[in-house]
Amino acid sequence: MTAAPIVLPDSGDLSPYVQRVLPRSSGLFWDGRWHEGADQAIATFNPSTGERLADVTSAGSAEVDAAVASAKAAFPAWAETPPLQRAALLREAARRVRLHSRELALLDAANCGNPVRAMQMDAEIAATQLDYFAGLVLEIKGETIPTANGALNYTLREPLGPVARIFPFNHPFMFAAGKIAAPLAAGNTVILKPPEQAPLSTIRLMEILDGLFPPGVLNCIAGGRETGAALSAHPDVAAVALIGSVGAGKAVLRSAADTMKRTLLELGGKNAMVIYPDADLRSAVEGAVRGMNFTWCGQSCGSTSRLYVHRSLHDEFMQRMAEELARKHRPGIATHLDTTMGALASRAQYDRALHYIQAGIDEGAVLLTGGHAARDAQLKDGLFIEPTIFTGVRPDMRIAREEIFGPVLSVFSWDDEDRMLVEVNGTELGLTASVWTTSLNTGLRAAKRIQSGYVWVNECSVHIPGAPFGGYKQSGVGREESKEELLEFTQLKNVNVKLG
Ligand SMILES: NC(=O)C1=CN([C@@H]2O[C@H](COP(=O)(O)OP(=O)(O)OC[C@H]3O[C@@H](n4cnc5c(N)ncnc54)[C@H](O)[C@@H]3O)[C@@H](O)[C@H]2O)C=CC1
Ligand SMILES: O=Cc1ccc(S(=O)(=O)O)cc1
Repeated sequence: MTAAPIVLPDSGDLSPYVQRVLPRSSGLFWDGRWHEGADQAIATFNPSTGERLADVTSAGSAEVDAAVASAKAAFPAWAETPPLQRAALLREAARRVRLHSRELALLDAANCGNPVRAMQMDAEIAATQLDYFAGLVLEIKGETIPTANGALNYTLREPLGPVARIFPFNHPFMFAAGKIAAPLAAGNTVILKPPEQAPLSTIRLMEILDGLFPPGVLNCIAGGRETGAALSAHPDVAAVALIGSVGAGKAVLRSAADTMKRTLLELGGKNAMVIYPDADLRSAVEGAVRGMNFTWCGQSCGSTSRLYVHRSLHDEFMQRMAEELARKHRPGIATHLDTTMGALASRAQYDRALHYIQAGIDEGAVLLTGGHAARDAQLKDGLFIEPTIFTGVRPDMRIAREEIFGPVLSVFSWDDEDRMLVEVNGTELGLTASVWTTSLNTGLRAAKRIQSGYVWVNECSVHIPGAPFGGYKQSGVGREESKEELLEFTQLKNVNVKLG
């Protein structure tokens, strides 16, 4: 049985409730129990206020070894557990997530700086992913292959073993809860490694799910880059699934090479949105603001952070966009239910975004709006930056080429489609893209020519359950949020039976 959820108000400032929703446990859970770590603690903060929230135990190599050993020991029995029984446990996990969604959202808002109302959506998405993969367990199946001699030839899909799930700070809870679903559904055991900046909702998740899965099936070790690296290199970890930066993805690939482990990498983006001259202006302007994910300060791999507006619309479009942005997003304390744009997750993220804003100014881009930290006296202790739009951006500028992962949009004006598409594709990243046009032909042509793993036409930002999400080029390896994610955590066995 889980404890009853903490009741929270439907409106107003939830800051007074933060202390009540903090997890009570350490960051280390394996073999069905909590552990004390010998290694150092990580201090974790509220980016809206600078307040220290809690210290979390970080896993050193002894703790990594113990968690992996626990996941390895639990693997054979979990792999043999009937698929519908595994699915039932995942559905119960989804039920518990929904039951506690509001306190989990508050915890994330306090710990990572994203607005609490948006984080309630994250909890719902995570529960949907748990249900979705629970519904797919009977799809983990093979094929029969015709043979020349009448032999029975068939394939089986078998789980891999212990899977490490390493993820970043921008949607901590959604990743923690949603990303256990596919590997567990497929019969693998899991070790979660939450982000060092915002580990608290993952720890609370482990409290909420405590006792649900057999010991060793779901484990958690808090820690930073070293803990992630130790997991990636561990010989008994069968697969590493990382959501993170391109640099971390390369490091994981290198360490995975030694033991030939499976990798699933969801990495960065420098995603383009293209506005064609025949676009419906009102919805395109709304989409351009939404696609940048200012709600979480642009800290999203899928944000459309490069906006290509046709020259014939440019001035009117940008004026309307500045108005729409001002109407929708102003930085505010993340734990207030009216807040529509939160704080940057950490001092490093904040400094990085301000650094890129300065680079944009220095390299001659034109500041349309924002361009500095928030000046509201109520926000003085937090990591707030005004939503920022640069126009007149040239392809050679740093703000045109590098992933900022902050509330900074770079706008380009175009009139030659071929040249514009060359620029859109002129990056090593290729995660998402968004195209706005009222012509079906134009939309399909652009979708075909843009080198990204996920293309929206007259839409942006939304993730569609069941639709494969993942990157072209250096934006990643493999696909998530779909049947493909489930199959990433299986290996094919072929059996040939000579008959007669
Ligand atoms: N494609 C996608 O679905 C998403 C990608 N991201 C990407 O994540 C990045 C932002 O997060 P950051 O915290 O800056 O990323 P990061 O790569 O520094 O950290 C992400 C996670 O990986 C761990 N980590 C870091 N270095 C590692 C290593 N060498 N070995 C193993 N684990 C390691 C961290 O401890 C953290 O848990 C951005 O580049 C963003 O685009 C973020 C969200 C979604
Ligand atoms: O629905 C899943 C989902 C939503 C957003 C993101 S991100 O903001 O692009 O990281 C990832 C997954």
